[in-house]
Amino acid sequence: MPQFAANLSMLFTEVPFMERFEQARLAGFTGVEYLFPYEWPAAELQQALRTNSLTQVLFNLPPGDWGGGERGIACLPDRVEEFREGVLQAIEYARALECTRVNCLAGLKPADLDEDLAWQTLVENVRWAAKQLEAEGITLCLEAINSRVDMPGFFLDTSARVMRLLEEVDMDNVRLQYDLYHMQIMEGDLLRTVECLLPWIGHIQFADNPGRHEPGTGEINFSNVFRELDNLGYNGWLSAEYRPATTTAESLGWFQLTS
Ligand SMILES: O=C(O)[C@H](O)C(=O)CO
Ligand SMILES: [Mg+2]
Repeated sequence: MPQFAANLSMLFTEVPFMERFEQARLAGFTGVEYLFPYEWPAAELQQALRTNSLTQVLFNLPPGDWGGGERGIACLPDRVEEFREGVLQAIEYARALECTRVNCLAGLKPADLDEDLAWQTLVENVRWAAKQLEAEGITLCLEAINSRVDMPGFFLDTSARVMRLLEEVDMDNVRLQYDLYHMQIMEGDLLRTVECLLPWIGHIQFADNPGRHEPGTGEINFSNVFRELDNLGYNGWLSAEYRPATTTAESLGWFQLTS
């Protein structure tokens, strides 16, 4: 059975961020991820991981002005220098947190930005980042995010687009981050897609749809999905990246589907 991680940006938000590590451990998680580590000293995060015997599974590269609505800068030609600085900052944190996987958010493509120029910028940025990360033994994930509900304009919004990018970049440490929630919205056909793309999948996240709440609140058959991922031999992390419908404690019934 794959290992389960808690996304601390969405789960356990009933308590302050630094207290969520302990809550994750008490709930039975062995790994954690969250959007960004950069506002906390790496040593503090490292301590929280160690105290709770948790693995830092993933975090995102700096995304630009998140509060101002940016969702990554990797496809933006006028932000290449900032992108590279962000990669170096992420490496510092990944080293301290012993994290072997980071996610690159491609960004929202402005309507007036030429598609080919955005694509070329993304390819070159990903290649540059992957080279820096390769030397550290870190995998660079690229997530396809739905552009129908949550992020209109997100540049990588299907698994096919991420696969095209992976082919062009052609580096062993660049992988697809497959989020079952986003892909249910954009594509459906979850299990067949995972089966086809398994060798290129570096990380999986989940939430039910619609609503982005816990398994059992929507249309995805999670007992089949978890069982099938196991049958397919997926041995990576499965991260719970959902907004609890009520409280986090009440949302964790899906754990029973995994034993
Ligand atoms: O929203 C998601 O699915 C992500 O995984 C993320 O990290 C950025 O929003
Ligand atoms: Mg996700």
